[in-house]
Amino acid sequence: MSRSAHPAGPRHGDVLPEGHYSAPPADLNALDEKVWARTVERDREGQVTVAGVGVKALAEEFGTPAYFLDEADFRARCRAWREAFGADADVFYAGKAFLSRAVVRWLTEEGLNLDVCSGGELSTALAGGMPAARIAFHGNNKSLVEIERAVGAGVGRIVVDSFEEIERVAAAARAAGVVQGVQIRVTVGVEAHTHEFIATAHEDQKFGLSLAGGTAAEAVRRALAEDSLELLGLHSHIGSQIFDMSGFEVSARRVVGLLARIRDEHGVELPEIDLGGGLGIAYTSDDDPQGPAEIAKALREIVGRECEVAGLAMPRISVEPGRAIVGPTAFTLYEVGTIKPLPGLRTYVSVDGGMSDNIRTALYDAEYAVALASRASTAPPMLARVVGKHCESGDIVVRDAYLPADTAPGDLLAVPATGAYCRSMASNYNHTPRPPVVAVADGRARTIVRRETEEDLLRLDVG
Ligand SMILES: Cc1ncc(COP(=O)(O)O)c(C=O)c1O
Ligand SMILES: N[C@@H](CCCC[NH3+])C(=O)O
Repeated sequence: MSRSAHPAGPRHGDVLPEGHYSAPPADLNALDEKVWARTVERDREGQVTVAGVGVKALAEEFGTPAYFLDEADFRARCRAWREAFGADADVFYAGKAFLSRAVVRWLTEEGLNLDVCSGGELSTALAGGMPAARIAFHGNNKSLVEIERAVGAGVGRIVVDSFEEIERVAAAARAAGVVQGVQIRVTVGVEAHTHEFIATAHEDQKFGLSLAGGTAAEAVRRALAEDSLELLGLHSHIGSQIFDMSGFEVSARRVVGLLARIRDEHGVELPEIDLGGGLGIAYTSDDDPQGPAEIAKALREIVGRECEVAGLAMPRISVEPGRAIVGPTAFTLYEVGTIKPLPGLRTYVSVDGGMSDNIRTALYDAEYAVALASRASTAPPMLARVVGKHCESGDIVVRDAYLPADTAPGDLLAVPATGAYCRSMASNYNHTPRPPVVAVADGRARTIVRRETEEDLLRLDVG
């Protein structure tokens, strides 16, 4: 729900900070297709289903909280990105959003490449069968062990992020007797319109080498001087959950500008540019993201135009969507435990998960929708806050939500668009075992990441 001012304001006697809440939706049972995975709908009894499987059966078989992922939707989004960018471009799925071996298999089958940013993600990528040549390795402080493993595995691209790393990757490649493909992560000086914690291309932050400050150009010089490195291109990632294409336009223009300067200074035309990920998705009905076709068209046009002006051949473009592929494909299912009406304020609805399975609300003030999922209801809307079971008052899943006033303990609530950065950022806070991820397709559900157990947690406790 947006917290922008809404003329209709709150109803049902709630006293609220002025201009803070949208009006309740006209139909609390409606599932806006913008925020729900494609096969999600209500059945005739009013229960939410995904790929034909009802949430009550899912909760019974897999427990709650749990993430349910619509596999057909995931694959369709992969295909849409692939088709939009075409054969002369590459789509690298950003594994940080959510990665498992099954996901890697789907990506491989659907013709996507993979961006990893840790040894753990690399292991999962390789275990899932992603050809190493289709992997790009990121990170602002890769360890020597990670670099050696990536080089040893034959990873196609290492995106170097510092002067030290140019030397480290060059040394690892020399030692392995290979020439390693690299790109240079460039800070293009764009202020992306998103939460400051997830903006990554303004000057004052840890990622990348500065275009304006000259360190990117110096990194190019150093990389070109290393015989064991093949400098393939430049990389820019401006941030995450971005709707406004203008940041990408500025970024593309500046990256192409640097390509031209490299040609002028070194006499080489680098063949690739990667414009990163960061495309926003709809968390609530108020969000209007662009589709991959529009994005591909816009990026191609900008890069094409800039290259023409600079007299450069069109480089191979790549992008790294994470959230835009997996985010909308999953919802988290919770069971309501307690209901606490605070007269004049709102009703606190406590569920059996919380900030351990979705830290995004606490960390970024993220907004989510929520629906009563185990049944439909004709009760009037009640202003609610969906909270978790952790020992923090900031343990909020959905800050402002309208739920039917008859929502009760035992009901199942579903929070959509939790496919990205929820399971991958989940924690064991309060010694909470992390929830499973269950893929649902064609009327069948199967666990792809199992639920942690208390035994799993105790296994690490060797004191
Ligand atoms: C280098 C890089 N590429 C891709 C992504 C994926 O971003 P998103 O999931 O917002 O598409 C990120 C995360 O922001 C990133 O740091
Ligand atoms: N984890 C963030 C985005 C940062 C992605 C990695 N650079 C989120 O949930 O929105």
